[in-house]
This record gives sequence, C-alpha cells and structure tokens, in this order.
Amino acid sequence: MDLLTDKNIPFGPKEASEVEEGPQALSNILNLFHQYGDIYKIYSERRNNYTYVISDPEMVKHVLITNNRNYEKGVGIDRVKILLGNGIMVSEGDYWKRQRRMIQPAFHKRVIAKLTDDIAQANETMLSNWLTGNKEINLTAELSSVTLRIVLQALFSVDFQQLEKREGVNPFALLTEVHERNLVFAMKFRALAKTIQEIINLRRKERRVEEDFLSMIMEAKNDEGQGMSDREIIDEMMTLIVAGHETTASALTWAWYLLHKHPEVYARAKQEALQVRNVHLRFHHLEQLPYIRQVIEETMRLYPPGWLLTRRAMQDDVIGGYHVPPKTDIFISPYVIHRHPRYWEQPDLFNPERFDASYRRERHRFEYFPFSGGPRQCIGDFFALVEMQLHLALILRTTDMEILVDEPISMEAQINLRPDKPLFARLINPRN
Ligand code: HEM
Repeated sequence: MDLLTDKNIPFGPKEASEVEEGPQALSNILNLFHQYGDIYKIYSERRNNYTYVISDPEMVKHVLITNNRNYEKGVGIDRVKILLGNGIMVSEGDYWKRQRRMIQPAFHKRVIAKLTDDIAQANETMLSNWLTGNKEINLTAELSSVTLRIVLQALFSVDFQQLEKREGVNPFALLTEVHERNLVFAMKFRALAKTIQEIINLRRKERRVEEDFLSMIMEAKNDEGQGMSDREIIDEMMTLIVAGHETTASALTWAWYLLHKHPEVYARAKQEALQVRNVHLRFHHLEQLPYIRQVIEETMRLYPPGWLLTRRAMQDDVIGGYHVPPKTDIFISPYVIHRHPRYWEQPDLFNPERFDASYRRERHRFEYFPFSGGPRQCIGDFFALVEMQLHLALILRTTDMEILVDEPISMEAQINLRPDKPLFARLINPRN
C-alpha cells in the first residue's frame, strides 16, 4: 500500500532508485532534478521507504531551521556512528544540545585567531619539504596530511608533538593513508581511542591544562556544572579529527584543481598573496586577502565537500505544500542547489567574482550553504575558512605549482565530494 496516495505528494520516478550511494549517485540526483524540479520523491528498495529530494532554498530553510526539531539526521548516519561514536556529528536531542554548548566556546573567533601560527607552521614545514627537490608531489595526500596535522595540533598541541616524537610516526596517519571508509577502517580508527585516553590520563595525573581544544573540552561544564565523561570526550575528539580534516582537504584539492584550470584566477590570487610576501602571516592579514577568500567560496560552490545532507522526518509535516509522513527521508544537496540555474548565472562556470562584495546580490540563506545551516551548521566553518585562506596565501606567495592531472577528473561522491583520483603537482621554481 502506498501510504502517500491520499495526500498531496510530490511526483517522482515510478521505478525505485538509489541516489545516496555508488558511482552514479550524484548524476542520478542531478538527472532527476532536471526532470522533476525542486521537489521529487523516490522510492528506495533497500530502505523500503520514500525520500523527498528538495532543491528549493525555502524548503531547505524549513527543514534545517524553521521546523528542524522534526528532523533527525538521516541516511548514512549509522555508518558515521560506527566511526565517530556518539559525537556531535551524530547525536540528537538534548544530549546533542548539551554537548554542542560545551564544545562551542572552543571554536570562538578568538581561539581560532590564536591557531594562525600553528596553521602557518604546518604549511611551511610541508612547503620546505616540497622545496628541497624537483619531486612530484602527491597533492591529494599532502593536503590530507597537512589538514590532519593542523587539527591534531589544535586538539592536542604539545601532546601530539610528543606522541609523534616518541612513536616516530603520526599515530593518526591511517586517516590519510587508508582511502576506504569501511568497517575495517572503522575498527582501526576506533583503536585510536586508547591513544586519546592516554593523553587524557596523563593530563589528569599531571594536573596539566593546555591552551588547546582537549583542555577546553575537559574543563567544560554543562548548565548543571557537570563535565563530560572520558568516553564522551573521546567521541567528540574523534569527531573533530574526522570532520575537521577530510572536508577541508577535499575543498583545498578542488581549489588547486580549479586554479590550475583558470590561470587568470591563479595569477590574480598570486598577486594578492605577494602583497603579504614579507610578513609573518597572522590572523589580521586575512583581511588583505579577499580574493583568495572568494576563490575558496567559489570552489565550495562548485564542489561542496558535504554534497548531500540527509534528514529523517519524525512526525507528519508539510514541505512546500506537500505532505511529509513520519520516517520520510529528506535529501538536500548543496551541490545541486549551488548550481541551480534559477539562482546562479552560468552555474557551471568558475567565477570567484560572484563572491565579491560589490557584485554580491542579496541571496537567500540557502542558495549557498557549504557548511549547512541552522542548529546543525558546521561548528568548524570559521576554522576551515581561516585554514584554507592561509594555506593558499602561503603557497602562492612562495612558489608556483603546476598541477599534473590526467584529465578528465571526475567526482567521487561518497561522504565527501572529492576527485576520483589523486592530484599530482610539481613546483616550477624549487630551490634546487
Ligand atoms: C571545508 C571544510 C568543511 C566543510 C565543507 C564542512 C561541512 C560541514 C557540513 C555540511 C556539516 C553539516 C552536516 C549536516 O548538516 O548534516 C558539518 C558539520 C560539522 N562539522 Fe564541518 N565542515 C568543514 C570543516 C570542519 C572543521 C574544520 C571542523 C572541526 C575542526 C568541522 C566539524 C564539524 C562538526 C563537529 C559538525 C557537526 C556539527 C553538529 O551537528 O552540531 N567541520 N560540516
């Protein structure tokens, strides 16, 4: 029986289709959008239920903000849970709210501003390795590794450095070395919980408080004056490690690819970076790099790492005049909306000017939302923007990079949207 037949329900294909997984996921979602428009319904055999795919900013606002209490995280979240336990990416309700409130202060602008030196240093170390030879650089791997180091430094500061010194390797490196995100990976990753527990134990024993995220979270108290349990702290740390580096690495990989494809943009971004050539880059210099910021924003318009947001209705609802029965899955694709022809002129064209203050028209909040929106908006958005802007400025002002790509590059739309093969690069002016 079709539970939806007596109500106003969206159109959609008669045959079942899977749009959240597999190599065809993104093209399926796009094709169906072109066929059915801003809202359509699909039936999933695997899940034995209906999904509404919405691509209208007002409908998105309804789900993510106006009636967000009716929507929990949806398809795919079980797999993320295996990896991240009950961290804020996956938790719900009052528990999520309590955890988010305790973690939020760690992401205050003041705290992020202080990370500038660490971010610059991680990039400079990477650069000096690149500069010591005319080697081919696996850019995808390098970006993954540098963003991982940055987040680990932000979380564990001195303990991360000591751990690496002691073990001779970065114990979290499997995150960048293993590409698949399957159960085997999840098991290995969860084993790192022990490492985090050891750091927590050591800090407690030494009564040591550092200026980093771990200490902020260990010290945080909820409204009743209670702190987090060790298990909770570990889950939140795991969450920040994963959420904090894969997305940023994907966005930067796409940025380099687009800069390579658009030499005029590359030249302008480089010129801007050269204006801060002789200074020790600090937080306040970012204001002087507006074009680089636009490059990043436009990159995430075309290639939003979080290309698919999933929610599940808990109670009946109405979206855009259509009835939403409980348990309906809702898919929202920033990728589709970021290229929606109603909102974007020449939507497939890479044009950072779109984000220039003088060019910018009034936008609906959900025409552009690479970091999602509403209460579940990315907690690390500002961190990521600062990190990416610094990275591009530091590299562009120091060297010229030639990207060696085997065209065509396609998109691999898994949890993250990333290029389907590694990007390689070579410096044009290495030191020797
Ligand atoms: C370019 C970089 C990034 C992008 C594109 C991105 C994107 C997103 C998106 C789209 C969501 C919402 C998912 C949803 O609504 O279902 C999200 C949530 C989240 N992000 Fe990010 N993110 C980035 C960087 C970061 C960084 C650097 C951190 C932390 C260091 C971080 C931590 C988180 C966390 C913890 C959540 C869950 C928040 C909650 O549900 O309360 N992200 N991110």
